[in-house]
Amino acid sequence: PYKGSGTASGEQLCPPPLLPRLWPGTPPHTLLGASAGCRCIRAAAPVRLPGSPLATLGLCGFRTCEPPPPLPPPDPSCAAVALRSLLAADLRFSRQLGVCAGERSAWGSARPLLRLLEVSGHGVPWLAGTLYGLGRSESPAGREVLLNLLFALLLDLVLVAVVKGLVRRRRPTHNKMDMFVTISVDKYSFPSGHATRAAMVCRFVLHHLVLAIPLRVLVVLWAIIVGISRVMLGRHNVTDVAFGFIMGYMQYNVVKYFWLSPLSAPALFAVWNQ
Ligand SMILES: CC(C)=CCC/C(C)=C/COP(=O)(O)O
Repeated sequence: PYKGSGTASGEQLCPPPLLPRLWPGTPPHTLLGASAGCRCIRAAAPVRLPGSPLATLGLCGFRTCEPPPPLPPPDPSCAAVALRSLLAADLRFSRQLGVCAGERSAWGSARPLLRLLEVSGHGVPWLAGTLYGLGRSESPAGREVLLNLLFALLLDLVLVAVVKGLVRRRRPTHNKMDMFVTISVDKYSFPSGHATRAAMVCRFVLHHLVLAIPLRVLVVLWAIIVGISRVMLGRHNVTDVAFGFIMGYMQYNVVKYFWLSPLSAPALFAVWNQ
């Protein structure tokens, strides 16, 4: 490879010099054979073509290759601008709603109550309660429901961990990381695991437990309040909770689709019934 003439800054390795210009009058930098980013910086003396009084053969004496100019920044699309505005509004609004983020916050005195709600939607009590119920249950129908609830809770933990690990959205800066039993991905906030669990458990309970209307209303209210309390505690932004509700709602469809029963999973139930 040929190193350029050394006269221009930002030189790079260049193709060989002395590339011919085949017709008269062509500016030196458009010499035949010029490659992208390279230009002739000094033409050699023209050589008259034998047999033709007018035509000359242009030769390039020195070529230089300059780094290509930087690409202009990509045009922000409408969707990107809308997403950025939504996220900015989300951060602002969530900060305003984080009225129990600390003891000294505007509604700091309500923080202990909201932390109790936090425990009510946490994975540990739900898993422990379901396992305890499974151990105590004597009816096959009850065991089937509890086994599926266990499957639903484990599925929820896995899916939330996967999405949190992929999205890696940090928790709001005003959040105090004093949560009850967390795993590594719980440093991320999207989606809210409490919201997914609350929405999924709410649908599960409404479908599989025979409850009086006031109790059914209470279950729905509990799920909604658990979600709202995540923002008030400063644990999450509004979009984390909104997406969590949607995700939890859809997770129940997966549980329903793969419902475990003595027919669909005979081996599992045979082991259990021994
Ligand atoms: C350790 C176990 C079994 C569950 C973790 C539950 C937990 C801490 C979820 C995080 O919820 P948010 O995303 O709503 O803060």
